[in-house]
Amino acid sequence: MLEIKDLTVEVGGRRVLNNVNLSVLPGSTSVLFGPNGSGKSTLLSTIMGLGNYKVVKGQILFNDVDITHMPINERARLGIGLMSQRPPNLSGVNLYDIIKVSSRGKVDPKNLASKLNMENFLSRDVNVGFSGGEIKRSELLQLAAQDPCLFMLDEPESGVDLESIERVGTMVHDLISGGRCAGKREESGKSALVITHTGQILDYIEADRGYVLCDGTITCTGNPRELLKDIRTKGYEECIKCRLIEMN
Ligand SMILES: Nc1ncnc2c1ncn2[C@@H]1O[C@H](COP(=O)(O)OP(=O)(O)OP(=O)(O)O)[C@@H](O)[C@H]1O
Repeated sequence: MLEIKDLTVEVGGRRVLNNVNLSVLPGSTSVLFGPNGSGKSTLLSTIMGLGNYKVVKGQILFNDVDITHMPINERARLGIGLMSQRPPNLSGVNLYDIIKVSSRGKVDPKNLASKLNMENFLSRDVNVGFSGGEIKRSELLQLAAQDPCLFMLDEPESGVDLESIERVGTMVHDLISGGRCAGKREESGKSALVITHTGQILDYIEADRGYVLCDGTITCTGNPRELLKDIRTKGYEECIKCRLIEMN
């Protein structure tokens, strides 16, 4: 479904990603780990096509289509969706309307919002004055309304309180595992690329492959739960060793 080949990206004139190779197969979930500032959000933003991210080398393929330089709206139309870590405030656009528009009128905003206890936020402008956890839930509602084929989730559990985490995790699980993708890949299930520091979201989703990004480079791949265990017990250093072992 998604294939990243030798991707090198600059942000603000600084090289942030170096020769990144990564793939997410149809119907599967990949997890991205890595220390603060290693380039995880940059990778997701570049795949989505957000501004300021300059691809200086490499390719992004989505269902065999080269989307490397495609505008963001076309990527969304192809079925790519992002739950961003720091989305903008949308003054003048309320949550009800954005859910209606994102779902092309197919979703009842009240019904959807009730799943994350967000009914009282529907009349408010998107993200304006929302707390960190409220922004996460609002972003997830918008993504659920869009219902993409590839769900990119940037730390979906961070800042979410312990009671809401159950709701968020359940919704993420249902979104990824439910239904089929529209379009020419109808036979394929939905896929996800998820960033997590704590791994809490792994209690709710089945993850197939994990990647560790250190200083803009993929240093390790493997079973996500085992990678998380190694990171917890030995730190990210171990991942760099892992790459050296693979290279020798
Ligand atoms: N517009 C920008 N101008 C300059 N540097 C930037 C810009 N955007 C991102 N960076 C830098 O790129 C690096 C990677 O940032 P990114 O947000 O991708 O990291 P991350 O791995 O997602 O970190 P975290 O785990 O803290 O969320 C950071 O050092 C950041 O300061």
